[in-house]
Amino acid sequence: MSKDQAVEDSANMGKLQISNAIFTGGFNTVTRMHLIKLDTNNGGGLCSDCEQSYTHVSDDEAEDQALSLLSMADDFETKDSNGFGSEVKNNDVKHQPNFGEKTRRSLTSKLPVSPTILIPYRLLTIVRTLLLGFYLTWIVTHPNDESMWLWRIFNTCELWLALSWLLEQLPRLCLINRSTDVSALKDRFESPNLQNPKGRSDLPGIDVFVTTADPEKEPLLVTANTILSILAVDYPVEKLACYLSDDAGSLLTFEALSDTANFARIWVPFCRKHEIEPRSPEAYFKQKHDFLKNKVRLDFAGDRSRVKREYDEWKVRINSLPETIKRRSGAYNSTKELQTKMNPSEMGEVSLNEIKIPKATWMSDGSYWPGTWEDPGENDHSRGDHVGIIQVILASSDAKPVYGSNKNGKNLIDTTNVDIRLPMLVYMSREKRPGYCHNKKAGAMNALLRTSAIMSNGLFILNLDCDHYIYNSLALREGMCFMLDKGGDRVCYVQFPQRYDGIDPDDLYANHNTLFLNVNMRALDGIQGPYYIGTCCIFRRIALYGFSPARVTEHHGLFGTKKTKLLRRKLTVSKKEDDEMGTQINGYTLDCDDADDADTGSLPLPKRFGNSTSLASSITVVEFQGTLLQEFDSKDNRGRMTNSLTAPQEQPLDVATIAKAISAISCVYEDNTEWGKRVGWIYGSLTEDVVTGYKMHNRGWRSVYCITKHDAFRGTAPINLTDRLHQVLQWATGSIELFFSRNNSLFATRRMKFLQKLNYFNILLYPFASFFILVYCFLPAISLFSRQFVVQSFVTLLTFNLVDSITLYLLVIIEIKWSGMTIANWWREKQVCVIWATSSFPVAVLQGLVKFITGVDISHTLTPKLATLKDGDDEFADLYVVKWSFMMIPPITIMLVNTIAIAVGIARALYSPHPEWSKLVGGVSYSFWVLCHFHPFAKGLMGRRSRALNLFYVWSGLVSIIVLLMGIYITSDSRAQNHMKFQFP
Ligand SMILES: O=c1ccn([C@@H]2O[C@H](COP(=O)(O)OP(=O)(O)O[C@H]3O[C@H](CO)[C@@H](O)[C@H](O)[C@H]3O)[C@@H](O)[C@H]2O)c(=O)[nH]1
Ligand SMILES: [Mn+2]
Repeated sequence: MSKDQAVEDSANMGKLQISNAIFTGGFNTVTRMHLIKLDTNNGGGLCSDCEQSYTHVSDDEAEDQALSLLSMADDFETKDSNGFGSEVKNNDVKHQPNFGEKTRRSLTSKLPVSPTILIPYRLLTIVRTLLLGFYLTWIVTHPNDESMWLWRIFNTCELWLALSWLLEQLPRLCLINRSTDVSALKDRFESPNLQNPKGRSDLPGIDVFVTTADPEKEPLLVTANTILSILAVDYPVEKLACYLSDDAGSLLTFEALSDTANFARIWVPFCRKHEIEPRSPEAYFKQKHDFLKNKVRLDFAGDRSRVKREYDEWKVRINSLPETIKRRSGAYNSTKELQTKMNPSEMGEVSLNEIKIPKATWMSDGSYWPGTWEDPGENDHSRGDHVGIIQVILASSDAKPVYGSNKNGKNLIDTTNVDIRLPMLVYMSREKRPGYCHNKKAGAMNALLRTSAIMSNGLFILNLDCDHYIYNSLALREGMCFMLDKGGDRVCYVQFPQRYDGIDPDDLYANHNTLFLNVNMRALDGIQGPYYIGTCCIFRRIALYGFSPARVTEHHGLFGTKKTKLLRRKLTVSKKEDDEMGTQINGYTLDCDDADDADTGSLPLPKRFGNSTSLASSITVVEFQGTLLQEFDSKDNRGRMTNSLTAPQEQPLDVATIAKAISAISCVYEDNTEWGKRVGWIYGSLTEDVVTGYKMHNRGWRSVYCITKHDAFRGTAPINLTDRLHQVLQWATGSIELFFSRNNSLFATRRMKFLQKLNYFNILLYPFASFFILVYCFLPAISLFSRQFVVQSFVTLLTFNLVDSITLYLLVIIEIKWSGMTIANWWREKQVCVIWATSSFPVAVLQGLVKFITGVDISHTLTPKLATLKDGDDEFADLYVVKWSFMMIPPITIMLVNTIAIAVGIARALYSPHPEWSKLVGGVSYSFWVLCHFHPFAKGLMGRRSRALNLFYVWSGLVSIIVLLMGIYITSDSRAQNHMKFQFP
């Protein structure tokens, strides 16, 4: 096909056709477009469909309508859009904000915590700090001559525990409460006014990123439900784009997604019509309460049951997809084989038996799937080696609502007066090649960042893991309140708490993380903001590009004050000298004052898209009625072009745009450009999330924590012990790696607030410091066996502990008052803190050291996800599944050693003529206290006995004996060592 023809074809192609085309390509790979002969009724690839059509298989890709788009992309020039952004720029005199009474309302409010809570809380903190101070000075100045070793170890542990408590406590003193006003947001951005008579939404564009990595470990149904909840979210349809990144490059995920888009045509209007919550069908239909409550429309019950039936059918289709594809591919492959054997001329001299036909995976229209094939032996079709793939499954829509029609043969439910448009939906699988590190989730996120920059360029980005769905359809609006409010332009991200469905009522392994999510994260909000925890987070795009926050300067009149003039001059300078960035429009300036930022400000694209006329690097931020419209233009002198893009709805989504996008989604591309060093998600750590957030705080941004009455998002969590241990291990290994990594920026803090910095140190240091907890757990047993006491006086220890516990519990009671945590949550967190410290954390430290010394990478394992919750008795059957892990050895050892120590201590005291009761009581109560912390662990192990359990006991038995002997040897002072006779009673 000639180039001219291709261009002509593409010119004729409307949006509809774009969504029927799969684009493939990569860094040095030819860009191709394959038109799918799509039968919408059989979008999911039904069997009947393939059985009818497999005889028409084309011989090779030459017959496909594949176009080489490479040359076209070369010709492609960014047209100056007449969109929103430029309009504002040219006519900014006319568009002076004209906020009425309504629009002046604040979008968020920061409520101080009531003094009746805050004052006693602060006082108690001071009291406990003093108390700990006195106690520590007492134990330090009163050495226990009887057992110097025990005393020293005990001192160190107590010192650390006190310090770590203090570090955790400090941020909690700056508590604040936040709330949002979604109706004020609507008034300001979506109600008719002079400039906007139709009340067209002025809300900014949001791109939603969902990552998947494995259609088997991450069930398709879970991912599909996440997508449905996004498509049905309450946000202007034309401003929303949803991208699914598939790191498996699997046809399963691809077909599941297009089938999801088909079901969305029923589901989304239904949600809008009856204001359904939550908008994930699985979660919605599982709700136990009376679904008719608060529903006013008469046709609700009928609509619900019709949609439910349709959902169940769709579910069956999704669940049978693996089988469908397997059968289809089998049929195609055997036809292909037959054809080859019938035409031996093509094969030359090769004998028939030697011909090897690849076991390809076939799409429903009878062509090869460009991604991963089931037979992993094929080059260019395995997980780590395939082209990049993009398909726009649903094209972006116009700003005008499209209303549905009456119920009829085609329409499942009556949708008159219901907007039936769907947001843009894109399937994406980045190019992967052997020898290039794909950087796991961080790599996927960055590929999404680049793809979306070209295709929709939403000002904001929501990041969701595939198993986290939108639980409250107003969530995006709540996030926008923070971003668009006064001062919001210093906010780099809005983090929402990570909540879960389907956790056992006892929350045995503290999956709810209440202490972290309801107390610590909220406390940080009072300083510079919460951590980014990897999911449920809305970002400001420019913050991800490595810019510093805008320095907002008031606009004083039109041609105004000196201040404005000063900024104007700066603008002129930056246009001339490309090493300085910063420009100013409408009284707002975006200042990128350091070299680091200036370097990363551009979104690099391959050279072939560049043109070498412009020199200055500049970023323009235009403010319009509180909405930021950004425009990236020009390029720097290194030939990397930045995008010239405007607001999402103005972006033409045509063949050339997608062709441009596809070359930037390769892991090869990453290795050859600046990406990964400074822009986007930070690579090279298992906790890329915390580091990514850290970098932003370091540049002076603040983040915001958004806890709402109804959870904004919900996900699934590992509910069995082994999975949970592995998850914690992964998190801890990430922290350790960070400390050892050569180019970590942890020590080069610039604009971060001191308390915030201290806090990052605390959490990242935690796995190391947990060593003290591990030691602490062995102390009482050693003490009991050696008949030595940790401190000089039992009475002082007991007295201190009593007073200390009282202050601690008072503090906790106040915390419970403001955080929504319960006493059970708190106690569970205390317990698992000790369990992690003795299991996952030491292993993480070991792994980190191994990596530091040998350079061997630690593999990221996907956290297992439950397919769907089962009803009835076996809902939590998974809770007691125990898989062996060597992380379990230390906790088991601690439990055994302490149990034996208690028994031996008691027996010995009973038979001894001079029982030292205070030592016994001290040792036993301290031992028992340790044991209490391991209760959830023991329960997790004993719940369902399995053969693996016996193995534990043998192992831990052996280890306990060794630990005991060593402990006794170390702790026995010189007197005891002289006559090493330990007699058991
Ligand atoms: O090569 C990969 C590996 C993972 N993922 C995706 O990353 C997400 C998180 O992975 P998961 O195995 O579910 O990790 P969790 O332990 O559940 O994740 C928590 O901890 C991670 C590390 O701190 C964060 O990145 C996550 O967002 C946070 O939910 C999932 O959507 C995966 O599909 C990819 O896209 N590509
Ligand atoms: Mn997860």
